[in-house]
Amino acid sequence: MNAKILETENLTVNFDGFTALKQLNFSMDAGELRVVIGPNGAGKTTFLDVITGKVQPTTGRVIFKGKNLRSLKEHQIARLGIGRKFQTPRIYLNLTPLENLEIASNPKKHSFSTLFKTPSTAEKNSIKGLLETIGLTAKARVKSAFLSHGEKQRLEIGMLLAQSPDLLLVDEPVAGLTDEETYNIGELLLALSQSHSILVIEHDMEFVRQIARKVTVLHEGSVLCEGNIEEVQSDPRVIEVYLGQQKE
Ligand SMILES: Nc1ncnc2c1ncn2[C@@H]1O[C@H](COP(=O)(O)OP(=O)(O)OP(=O)(O)O)[C@@H](O)[C@H]1O
Repeated sequence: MNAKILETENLTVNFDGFTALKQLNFSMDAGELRVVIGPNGAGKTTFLDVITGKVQPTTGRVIFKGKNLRSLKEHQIARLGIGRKFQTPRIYLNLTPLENLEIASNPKKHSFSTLFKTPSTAEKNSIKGLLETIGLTAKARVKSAFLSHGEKQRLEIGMLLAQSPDLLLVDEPVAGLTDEETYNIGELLLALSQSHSILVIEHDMEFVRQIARKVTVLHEGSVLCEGNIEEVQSDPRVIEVYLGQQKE
């Protein structure tokens, strides 16, 4: 039994001579909530891109649940159980949260006929549960275009959950959110971490302090250091490359 949900070995990504990831070694246990931070250009987004198959590694490998992901396509990796939440919510604005979740829960959602299928009782219950989890029960039947930015973010997290991924990748979930919405997203991720493996990329240090267990700091495509938030924040290398930069 492999207790690691995600590992990378000497992962390197070159873009036309520019090295975005450099011999990156990373590992994360099943059930862990991991936060990855790092200054602009550290390689955080490329890291997610290479895990999800959007970008292929130049050398090295990504191992998910013990399986090498090399040469798998994005949809195959998603089907293996990796769900990604992008920075900007990708929800259907003209549909309600309830309808968005129904579509996300339907494994045959791309088939035209199933778009009009009535959900079963079990599906309805699980969608009801999801709406409660993401705090949108009261707005279940409101057009999603009228949701706040934070509510849209929570809805998209709900849509990811509807696909029951083993690993959730969450890219800067609180960019542009109010303090209250940021706090709500933090509480949601903490609640989800009881039953999911979650990797969050984030810039907002207040938010990182709210949710962080173990933090990985990326710098110039490699791991600079890892530890709990206090260890990371007091590491002189981190202060120099990242936190020092923010204080200016
Ligand atoms: N397709 C690409 N072609 C060339 N260079 C790229 C490409 N994608 C990313 N890069 C470069 O790789 C480096 C790492 O970018 P990446 O977006 O992964 O960093 P990041 O840590 O997510 O930064 P930010 O916090 O600003 O989003 C940057 O210097 C970026 O310009």
